[in-house]
Amino acid sequence: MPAPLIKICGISTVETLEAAIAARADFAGLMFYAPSPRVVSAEQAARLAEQAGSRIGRVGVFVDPDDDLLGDAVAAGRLDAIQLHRVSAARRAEVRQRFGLPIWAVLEVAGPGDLAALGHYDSFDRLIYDAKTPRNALPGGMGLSFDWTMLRAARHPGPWGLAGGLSAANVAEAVRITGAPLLDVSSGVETAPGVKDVDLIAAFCQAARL
Ligand SMILES: O=C(O)c1ccccc1NCC(=O)[C@H](O)[C@H](O)COP(=O)(O)O
Repeated sequence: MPAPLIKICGISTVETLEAAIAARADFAGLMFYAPSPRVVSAEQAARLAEQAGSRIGRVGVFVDPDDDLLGDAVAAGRLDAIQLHRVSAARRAEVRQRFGLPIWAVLEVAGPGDLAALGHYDSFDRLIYDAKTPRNALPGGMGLSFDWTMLRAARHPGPWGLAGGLSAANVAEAVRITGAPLLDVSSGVETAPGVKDVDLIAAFCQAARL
């Protein structure tokens, strides 16, 4: 099995961006959702994109965004992909058409019933399975996980990835159970919400490739 791709989500500083690159992460997630403690401004995104150059892919993370936000973020962060939370298939298709970038869709999972919709899932280029969060909480970045064994029987409708509650301590087990081709982590490499840690980033990337 090839080593999984790794996305470190919610990068907001040059120091942690460099840590992700040094650890050979494949993608840095840039958060464009104001309520998130990881949100970046267009100016920060531009600075991070300038620093990164072509050394790491950049995925913009959005919750039900409008076209103005998407346009500003795509340009400032020189994004390679757009991750959409809580967006319909029709809107995903529209965003893909308008911006010409790969769309990463997020399927929120709490129980087996959430996987029943898989057969009808379309208009995406990668599907991220993430843990469903409580009502009124952020739709991601909460350190919550779901029962990974549910994915064993899943018929993935395309390229996919696993998110939700991953850390250096459990990522090898997550890969063993699911065979995930991409791993997405945020709070598991932080010391506090929004505060990424260079050592935790390195440890996560190392553990993910064991
Ligand atoms: O991380 C956030 O603050 C966030 C806010 C709103 C929507 C999505 C968000 N994160 C999306 C991600 O891709 C996270 O990496 C994913 O939810 C996993 O987070 P965690 O469980 O903390 O590793």
